[in-house]
Amino acid sequence: MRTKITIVGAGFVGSTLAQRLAERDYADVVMYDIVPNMPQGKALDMLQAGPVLGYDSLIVGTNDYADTANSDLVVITSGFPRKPGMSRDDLLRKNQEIVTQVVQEIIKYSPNCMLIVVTNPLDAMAQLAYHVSGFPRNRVVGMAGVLDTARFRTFIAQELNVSVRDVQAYVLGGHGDTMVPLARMCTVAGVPISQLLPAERIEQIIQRTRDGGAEIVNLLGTGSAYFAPSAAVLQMIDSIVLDKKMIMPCSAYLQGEYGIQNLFVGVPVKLGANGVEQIIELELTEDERALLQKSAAAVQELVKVMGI
Ligand SMILES: NC(=O)C1=CN([C@@H]2O[C@H](COP(=O)(O)OP(=O)(O)OC[C@H]3O[C@@H](n4cnc5c(N)ncnc54)[C@H](O)[C@@H]3O)[C@@H](O)[C@H]2O)C=CC1
Ligand SMILES: O=C([O-])CC(=O)C(=O)O
Repeated sequence: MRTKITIVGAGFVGSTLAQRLAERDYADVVMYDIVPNMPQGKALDMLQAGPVLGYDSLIVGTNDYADTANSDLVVITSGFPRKPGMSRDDLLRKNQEIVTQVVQEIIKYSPNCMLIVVTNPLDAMAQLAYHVSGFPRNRVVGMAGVLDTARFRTFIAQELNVSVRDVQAYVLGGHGDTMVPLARMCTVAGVPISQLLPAERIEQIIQRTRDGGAEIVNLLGTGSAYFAPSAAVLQMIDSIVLDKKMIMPCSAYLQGEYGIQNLFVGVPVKLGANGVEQIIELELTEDERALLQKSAAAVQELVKVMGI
């Protein structure tokens, strides 16, 4: 049996992810959306790219949750993207309603699935999905850190004119204005960036990373990023489906790790066949710890507003 992956929300992130997954050719994909006929149309279009690109992935578009039954993995991308001038947190109320309803439906048909949450505000929506599903914490994870880290790596590689593959970095914390790019742990082919760039330039790159989503929202005028976000989700799915046990920053439910209780916040995790198999506790400096606490407090505020 091939792995079955459902993507809820066949919008920009969802449909780009579906195409990327089809090209991997290790899973069958169901795209669900409330808009009549739209996911069916996109699925058919993708299916017809199979003979050209050489994949056999079955891609189904639907407006019926029954078609998502027995999914191994479900990615939630349904919800509103922000507009220029908005923060991700401004999406809280509207997307809370959508994610609640989506998770209720999904768990009816796929009670044993793994949930990857993408909808913003990310950490709060992951917390909501965890709450509504009642799943154990290893089966609910949010995508943010891989994307934020990819942005950080892109900017460093551009600055130093080196391959992005040589740049390693971590961005922790919530996926919002308080995210925590860890400059101290950023290396280029093993060399700390503090030895390669002046402190003020690193600070500018950190700020551009924090504003990375907004920079694209402003350029697009309508909608938000989706090429890099879908690539980031794909890497997480690769690690889970292929049991690669890669360590990457994701939003995970913390129960005392990093001194944070009962909250989804971005930290390095090991992703494998059992989902979040381990939370990696990096040794942080006092300053880094304080920034992470501040970021967690911002997520906690949103959780309070949701009343869960
Ligand atoms: N975690 C992250 O790093 C990122 C998060 N996002 C977030 O992902 C979400 C989706 O972004 P896009 O795909 O660009 O938006 P989009 O507007 O292109 O797609 C959203 C889709 O959700 C569907 N939808 C709305 N209510 C629904 C419901 N009740 N059930 C099923 N489908 C429903 C809409 O019909 C639409 O097709 C946004 O909230 C955005 O902020 C986007 C990029 C990165
Ligand atoms: O900026 C947004 O609203 C979408 C997102 O989360 C990102 O691209 O990081």
